[in-house]
Amino acid sequence: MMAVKYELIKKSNECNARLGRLHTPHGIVETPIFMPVGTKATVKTMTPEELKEIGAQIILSNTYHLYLRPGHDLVEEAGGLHKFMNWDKPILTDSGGFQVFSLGDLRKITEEGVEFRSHLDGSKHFISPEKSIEIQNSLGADIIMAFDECPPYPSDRDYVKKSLERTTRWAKRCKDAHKNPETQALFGIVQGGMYKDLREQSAKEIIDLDFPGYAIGGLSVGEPKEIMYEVLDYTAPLLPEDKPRYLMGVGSPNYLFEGVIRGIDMFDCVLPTRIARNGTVLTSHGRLVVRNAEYARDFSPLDPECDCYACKNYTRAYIRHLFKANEILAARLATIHNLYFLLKLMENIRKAIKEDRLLEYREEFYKKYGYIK
Ligand SMILES: NCc1cc(CSc2ccccc2)c2nc(N)[nH]c(=O)c2c1
Ligand SMILES: [Zn+2]
Repeated sequence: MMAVKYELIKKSNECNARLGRLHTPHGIVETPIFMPVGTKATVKTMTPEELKEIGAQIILSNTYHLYLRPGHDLVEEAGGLHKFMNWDKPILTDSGGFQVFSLGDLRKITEEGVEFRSHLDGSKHFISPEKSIEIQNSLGADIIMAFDECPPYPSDRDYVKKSLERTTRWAKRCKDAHKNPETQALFGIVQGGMYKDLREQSAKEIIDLDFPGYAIGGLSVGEPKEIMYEVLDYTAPLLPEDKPRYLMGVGSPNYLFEGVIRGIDMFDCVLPTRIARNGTVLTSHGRLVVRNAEYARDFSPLDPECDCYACKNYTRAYIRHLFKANEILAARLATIHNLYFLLKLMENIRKAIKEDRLLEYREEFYKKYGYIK
C-alpha cells in the first residue's frame, strides 16, 4: 500500500496547471495547495481547531528544530508528531539540511553528512541522510523529505554540479534507510541551481531513484523572480505527471500563481505567519502595515473583501492598537487573516483551474494586488 497516492483530476487547457488529490494516511489533500509552516510543532499562535477553521489541510514541521528540541525520541514516546501536537490531518516534515545551512552554525559538509553547532546552545551535532530519515521516521509525518543540500545563490557551476551529485547519493541513502515506506512517503528533491543542464541532470538522477513525489529545491533563495520562473519553466515539466510536485519554501501570491501555472501542486512558506507577527498583512489590494499611524482611526476591516474571523470582527484601528500595545492577540488576528488569505487564494485558484479561467483570474488578481499597473 502506497503511503501517498496522487490522483490527477484535471489538466488545464490553457497552461500546465492541474487539479489533483493527494491521498495520505491522515486524509485527502486537494491540490494545488498552500501548506502552513509549523516549525516547532506549532503553527505560531494558532490552535489546530483554528487551523481547520480557516481551511488548512496539511501543515509542515521541521526535523532540525524538533531534533534539537524536544528531541525526536521524546516525540516518538509521545506517540508521534500528530499525537504530540494534537493534529490529526496530514503533516510534512523537511529533512533538516536546509535549516542547518540557514540556521545552524555549519561546521563542515562531507560525503557522510553535515556537522554543525546548535543555534540554541552551540552544542556540536552531526546529521547524515540516515540520521535525517531516523528522525523523520520517529516524528511520523505522512510526507518526509530526502536529505539534500540547497546551494547558496549565487553558486558557481562546478560547486552546483558537485553538490547535486552528492544530493543524489544522499537521496539513495535516504531511500535505503527509510523504515516505513508504506505509511510515510519519502519525496526526492531536485537541485541544480540556476543551470538548465544541471537541473536536467538532477531531475533525471532523482527520478531514476523512483519516489512517490518530487520537490524542486534550491529556488527562492535570493535569485530574481524572472530566473526562478525560467528554472521552473524547464524543470517542472521534467517531473512525472502522475506524481505530486512540491516547490519548497515558496509562497508569496505571485509565486503561487506562477508556480501553479507551471505545474506545481504544493507550496509552503513562513512568509504569511512571519510578517503577520510584525504587523504586515496581505490584502486583495497588496500588503498593508497595520501598525502604521495612518490606520489609527481606520475602523474598516484589514481587508473589506475578506470574510475571515479577524476581518468579520475587528478593525484596523483595533488591531493597530494591539500591535502598539504589544498584545499577543495582535499576532493571532494578523496570522489568522494572512493564512486565511493564502488558503482562500489557493481555493480560488483551484476553482479557476476547474473553470478554465486561471490566466484571466491571475490578471484580475495582479491588477487589484498592484503587481501590474
Ligand atoms: N525556498 C528555499 C528552500 C526552503 C526549504 C525549506 S521548505 C520547509 C520549511 C519548513 C518546513 C518544511 C519545509 C528547502 N528545504 C530543502 N530540504 N531543500 C531546499 O532546497 C529548500 C529550499
Ligand atoms: Zn481577513
